[in-house]
Amino acid sequence: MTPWLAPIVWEGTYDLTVIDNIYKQQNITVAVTVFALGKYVRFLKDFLESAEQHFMVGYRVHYYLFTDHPDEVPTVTLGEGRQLTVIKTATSNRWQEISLRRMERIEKLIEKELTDKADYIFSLDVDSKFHAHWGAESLGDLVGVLHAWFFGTSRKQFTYERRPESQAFIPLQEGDYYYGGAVIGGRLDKVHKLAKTCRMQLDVDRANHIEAAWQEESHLNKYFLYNKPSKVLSPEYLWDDKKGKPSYMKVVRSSQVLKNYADIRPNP
Ligand SMILES: CC(=O)N[C@H]1[C@@H](OP(=O)(O)OP(=O)(O)OC[C@H]2O[C@@H](n3ccc(=O)[nH]c3=O)[C@H](O)[C@@H]2O)O[C@H](CO)[C@H](O)[C@@H]1O
Ligand SMILES: [Mn+2]
Repeated sequence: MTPWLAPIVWEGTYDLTVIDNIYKQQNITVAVTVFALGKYVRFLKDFLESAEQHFMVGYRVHYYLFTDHPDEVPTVTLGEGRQLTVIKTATSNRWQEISLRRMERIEKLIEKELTDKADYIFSLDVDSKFHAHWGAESLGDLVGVLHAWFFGTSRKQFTYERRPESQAFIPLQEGDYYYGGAVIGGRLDKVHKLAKTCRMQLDVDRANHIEAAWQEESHLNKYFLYNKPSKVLSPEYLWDDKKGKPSYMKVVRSSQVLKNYADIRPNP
């Protein structure tokens, strides 16, 4: 558990049968936002195919895919009750901008589209691949993931934004965990508030000509400091294979795809 008594989800800490009985009765729909702009469309096939095998299997899932290359979206056979909507989206010549703009697009999608259409939402990085079960145990009001690189390290090593001029600023003596920007989840209203707040803070930073160290991930960490997640996913939910497989990792449910940044990003 976290110090505020939110569960940290690890293999062996939950009974999936009990959990499925809760959520199956509620007949829920899970929305997933995924962004594939520029060369990141190449990650889509593996992302979608592996999600179909492992992500929320047995539940209604609706992928909302933002891309500037609708023609290059691969045809992936989706399971029963699962669908995909492509949203044509302008790209940017800066990867930082592409990544951080996700907040306002999630905010607007929830406002314009999702009310009455989904119960929960996950925002997931497209450069990731599922390897094992990721199910209803991950659902909660507001859900974050522990970043693989900072799990078990001390607070002073967390790469929070440290300049007080930024809205994402976190002082050295504060902060619970370092959360990854690649997985955000929860109930629609909770994620809407998160996305809207981060978008507004990003706007203030932009007006002040400052960009947080890790863009929207820095703002997310600031948000979670004052709005604690109700459930925290262990690094099983977004591992980095470059770290090998330490003994505390009983299962790798999803991991980042190894990539050559110079090759795929629009700018250094
Ligand atoms: C594991 C993890 O927590 N990763 C976070 C980290 O770096 P990452 O290295 O994981 O960032 P990234 O390059 O994967 O970009 C984040 C996401 O933006 C999208 N994208 C990005 C560039 C592009 O040209 N086209 C495109 O579609 C795509 O969905 C990608 O998954 O920091 C970023 C912000 O700086 C985000 O918070 C990422 O979620
Ligand atoms: Mn990524």
